Amino acid sequence: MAETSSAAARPDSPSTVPVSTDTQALLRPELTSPFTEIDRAEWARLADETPLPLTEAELAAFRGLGEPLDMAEVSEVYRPLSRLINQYAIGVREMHRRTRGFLHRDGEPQSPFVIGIAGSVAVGKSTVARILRDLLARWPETPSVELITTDGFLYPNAELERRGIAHRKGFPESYDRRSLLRFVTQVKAGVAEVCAPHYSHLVYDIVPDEVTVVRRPDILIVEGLNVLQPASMEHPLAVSDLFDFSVYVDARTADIRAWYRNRFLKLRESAFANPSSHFRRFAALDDEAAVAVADEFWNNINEPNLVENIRPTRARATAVLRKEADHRVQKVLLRKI
Ligand SMILES: Nc1ncnc2c1ncn2[C@@H]1O[C@H](COP(=O)(O)OP(=O)(O)O)[C@@H](O)[C@H]1O
Ligand SMILES: CC(C)(COP(=O)(O)O)[C@@H](O)C(=O)NCCC(=O)O
Repeated sequence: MAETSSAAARPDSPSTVPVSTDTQALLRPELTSPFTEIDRAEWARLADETPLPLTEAELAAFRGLGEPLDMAEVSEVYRPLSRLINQYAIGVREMHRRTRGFLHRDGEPQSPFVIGIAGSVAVGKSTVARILRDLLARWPETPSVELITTDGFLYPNAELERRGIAHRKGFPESYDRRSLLRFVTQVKAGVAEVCAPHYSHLVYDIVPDEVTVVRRPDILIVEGLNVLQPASMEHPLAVSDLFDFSVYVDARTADIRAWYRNRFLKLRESAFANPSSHFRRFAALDDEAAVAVADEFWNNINEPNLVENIRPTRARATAVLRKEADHRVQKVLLRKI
């Protein structure tokens, strides 16, 4: 006859057994974390012997507004990262080749290696994405690297208004996730030309007649706030399911808030001063008034999105780059293999 006694009736049931020393050892954070932590000095030593033939002008082209990116940062942080991703790309390509051989489909097109880059508004994702695009294209196995940003898949402002979510630009529901998924699926399937819509920060909307065309790259980088969101009942396949490698750009909330504020002050003198800018009304604000507007955007949109949607996806990344207040990466967290 089956035993029916409850757990409470059994003094040796799993919930009442004292934690043994062995089990306690298993609960140590370094054993339970999915990441291996590598500090900057150790990470920098992993840089390959390969030269870094970057010019000052190229470096300037990577730099986002307000980011003090220098040669040391590229060399010590991004060079080892590009080498590691290169190793992943070679490994995945070999695995695909073997799979095609197994299926007797050797003639089928090579699928690109897809990288996701996630993180908050103003954390510096675009800079990381531009550096990686350049450095990865220097490896002989992957000369063609394309970069797209997910803002092109935001619903146009009129559609956001129709849905009543105009104040939630950047939140997961403000994107046409099916179109983004279709786009990456087509690139992965080797379709000759795939078009991504274009978003303009200047006009703060999708530009109807402009597209980014992606033509069978070796590597596709997909950069955006929410690219690491997991699948859900409503969206059973997420774009993150198609990534071969992903990077989460991380920093303290207080630091990112300060970066956002400083960038807003700088944009006031540059982009906002353009008569076509959606934000031109902010160009004439004095510092105090501009900071108040930036803080309002930050407090009502960008910080809630970071806390509720973006940061919870950090643990899903292959690598986390942890930036300090001076924008420098001081720690790299790498997913344990
Ligand atoms: N209102 C704006 N006008 C012009 N450019 C902007 C504006 N807001 C952001 N940008 C630029 O858009 C790019 C993406 O910004 P963002 O989404 O905050 O990502 P990140 O700072 O992580 O790269 C950055 O290069 C930034 O300088
Ligand atoms: C366009 C963005 C949603 C970022 O899109 P992404 O390419 O990361 O998907 C963001 O940069 C933005 O403009 N957010 C609106 C709130 C604000 O301007 O601060």
